[in-house]
Amino acid sequence: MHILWFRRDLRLSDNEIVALSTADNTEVLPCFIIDPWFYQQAAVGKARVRFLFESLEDLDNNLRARGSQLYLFEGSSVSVLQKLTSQLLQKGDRPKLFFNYDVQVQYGIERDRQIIDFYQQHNLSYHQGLNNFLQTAGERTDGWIEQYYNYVRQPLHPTPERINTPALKLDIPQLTFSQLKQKYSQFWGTENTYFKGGETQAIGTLDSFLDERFGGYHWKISRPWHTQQGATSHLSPHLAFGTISVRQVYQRTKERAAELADNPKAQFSLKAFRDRLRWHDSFTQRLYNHPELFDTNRYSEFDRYYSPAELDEEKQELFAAWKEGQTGFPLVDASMRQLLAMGWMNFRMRAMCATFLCINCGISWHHGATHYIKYLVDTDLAINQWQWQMQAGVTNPLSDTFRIYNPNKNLEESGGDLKFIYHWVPELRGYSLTEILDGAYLNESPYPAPMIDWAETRKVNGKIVSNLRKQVKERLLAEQGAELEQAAIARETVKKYWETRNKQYQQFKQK
Ligand SMILES: Cc1cc2nc3c(=O)[nH]c(=O)nc-3n(C[C@H](O)[C@H](O)[C@H](O)COP(=O)(O)OP(=O)(O)OC[C@H]3O[C@@H](n4cnc5c(N)ncnc54)[C@H](O)[C@@H]3O)c2cc1C
Repeated sequence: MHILWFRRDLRLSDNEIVALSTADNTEVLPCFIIDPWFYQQAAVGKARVRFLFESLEDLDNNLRARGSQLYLFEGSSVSVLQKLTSQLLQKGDRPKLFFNYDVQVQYGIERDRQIIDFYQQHNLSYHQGLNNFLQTAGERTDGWIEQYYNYVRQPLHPTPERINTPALKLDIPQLTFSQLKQKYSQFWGTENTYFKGGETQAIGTLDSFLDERFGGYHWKISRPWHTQQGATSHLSPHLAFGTISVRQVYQRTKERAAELADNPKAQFSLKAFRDRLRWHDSFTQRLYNHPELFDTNRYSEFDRYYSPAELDEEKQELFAAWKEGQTGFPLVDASMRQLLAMGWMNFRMRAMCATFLCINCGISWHHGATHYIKYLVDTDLAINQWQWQMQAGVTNPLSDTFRIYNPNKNLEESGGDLKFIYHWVPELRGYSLTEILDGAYLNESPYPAPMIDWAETRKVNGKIVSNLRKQVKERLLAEQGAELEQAAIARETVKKYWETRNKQYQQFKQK
């Protein structure tokens, strides 16, 4: 008997462990473990859990269409798998466990280690597959990019037509889907769901992006209203839960680009999109090699400035206003309200709200990252934590500058985004862009006045972060060690990306 343990790889297509465990009509027990520990965490967002449950239900439907089903167990993953394996052993079976690498921190790493230990102690086989591209041996090596492209260009793993799952009586706490809905009703009861989970939905989302929505991706990507309407793929929750693989998305995008070979705009947009798929796996690789980055500053010089310590009263007030979208900066507030309602923001708004919190409000990235984890449907610890460190100015210390977004300037430059403001900040409806920027609504509308002086906080706190970056740079240069090498590679990678991208943009404009 093969045990097929799903985690954040909730699909049947292009899934290594599905293809391997079901080959030759071997008996397979597909399962997912509802671990109550997880659902008690303060940072577990409702929209995200609902997305997960929908994905499980869709997976169960797709398995049933192939003569199988998803066993939903409940309990700690380690004890459920130990019990399951022991019961199969008692029945005279020697089960083999199939599970994909799931890039996690503490709890997940320890969970997988204990399960592997258990299998080794009982002399049983297990197979760990790749959910997306990952170098699993040692530190990330130089050839990462070539290996990534090798992987995403290889043929997809086949999807089984039939799956041989016998009816089994097991003495392990199990849930049906209706019990799951009842027991975890606080998650199912979520209103306003903008993203629906499941492999079927993921394929539909990719189809609609490539058929209708991707036009102008490269310039609409930073515009909050366009992106809310679907100018970017909206695949992030699907990639986070593995209801579709990066490789499937990459290959379908390449096919679409081939169909549109004589359309330079489409080529440029689709290339920009494919680059981001690579970033997804590249961030995963970083957390896999350095799980400590989840809550530790990349450079210890920042420890005295950025820490998860409790906020003082004044900062707590700023933090609460930021979370609720009440800062008095319309673009920040619209975005933060969008996060609470939709569980999603575009890249630029995530970055802008992050710098606003870390630099202008002087609040550590740890706090902001936890708020995002709670509310994003697409929470991906690998991307989220590193992006927060980046936006806080912690990373890439060899570069002399780091970006601090100016929310009002951003709004001014993209006049069309007024729709975004009116949608999420109805208090400002009826005011023109100039009136909003001039604060004509103050004393007339319930919308609050700016809670901080943006220019002053940028100057004061920006200087603190700049000085810390200088200290890191000086230390790295003095040490001349591996850290300097890594920082130099990071700087070169970013520089090269933007040079190539700008070159491609110029070529595309001339066509
Ligand atoms: C502070 C901060 C936190 C973030 N947290 C997350 C997170 O928890 N989960 C998450 O998926 N993305 C995160 N991002 C990256 C990015 O904002 C989202 O991936 C993107 O907005 C998702 O929308 P989309 O699927 O329509 O993206 P598209 O533009 O259609 O991109 C396609 C896919 O590429 C990947 N991708 C896109 N941008 C990036 C990026 N900058 N870095 C790495 N991968 C990228 C994502 O998987 C995305 O789904 C964060 C960005 C910032 C600045």
